[in-house]
Amino acid sequence: MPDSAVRAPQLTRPKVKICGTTSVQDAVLCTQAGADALGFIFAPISKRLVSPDVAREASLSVGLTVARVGVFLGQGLDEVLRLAEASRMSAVQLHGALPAEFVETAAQFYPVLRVVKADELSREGERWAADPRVTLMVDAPNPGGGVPLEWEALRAGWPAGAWLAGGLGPGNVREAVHLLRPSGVDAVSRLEASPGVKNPQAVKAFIDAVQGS
Ligand SMILES: O=C(O)c1ccccc1N[C@@H]1O[C@H](COP(=O)(O)O)[C@@H](O)[C@H]1O
Repeated sequence: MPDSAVRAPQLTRPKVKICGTTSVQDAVLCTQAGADALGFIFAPISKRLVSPDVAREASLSVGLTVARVGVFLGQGLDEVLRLAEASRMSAVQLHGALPAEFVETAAQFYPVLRVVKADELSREGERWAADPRVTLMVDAPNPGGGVPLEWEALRAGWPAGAWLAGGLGPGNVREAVHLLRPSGVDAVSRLEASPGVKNPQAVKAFIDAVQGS
């Protein structure tokens, strides 16, 4: 099957989400570097865990055009909605095994970035393909670990509109974008000076690489 028959080509450059924001300073830095979205991680297991107060101040410091995405793993729906509202998020990113009703209800309050593993892509792609409130993102089984996925193996079943995460950085994002044409890319590990603290040069190089892809 010709490649073009598998999916509509991604004609515009992918959106860029920089995740793991833990300070107003880094939120402003990533925004000024050209990020389309910032991730604020509320998953308790994360070494990039941010408080709602800091996330709220950062959210209100980046202006109108940057999405602020609250990242959740292992938390109940009430906690997701409470934290997203308290921190003035504009979208929620949901990890983990969740019933469709959880995602459906969250999507009644916020646009949802639904994170799936590579082997869930086909099923979840079919489930949410017709719902504009839910965007799929493929990530590694252990998010935040800086481990790239097998991009070539993902090509055949890549759903139009899906985003890509997992081990992306300035040195490999162009190749990933060329192979999969994702609608968005998301990264954290390879853009840090230390967990939760951004490396400004790496952030700028990553965004430049995507914009030049
Ligand atoms: O980064 C974390 O600590 C984290 C914890 C819990 C859920 C998601 C987390 N990060 C997400 O992981 C990917 C990218 O990670 P990497 O670039 O491979 O290190 C991204 O979606 C983050 O939102």
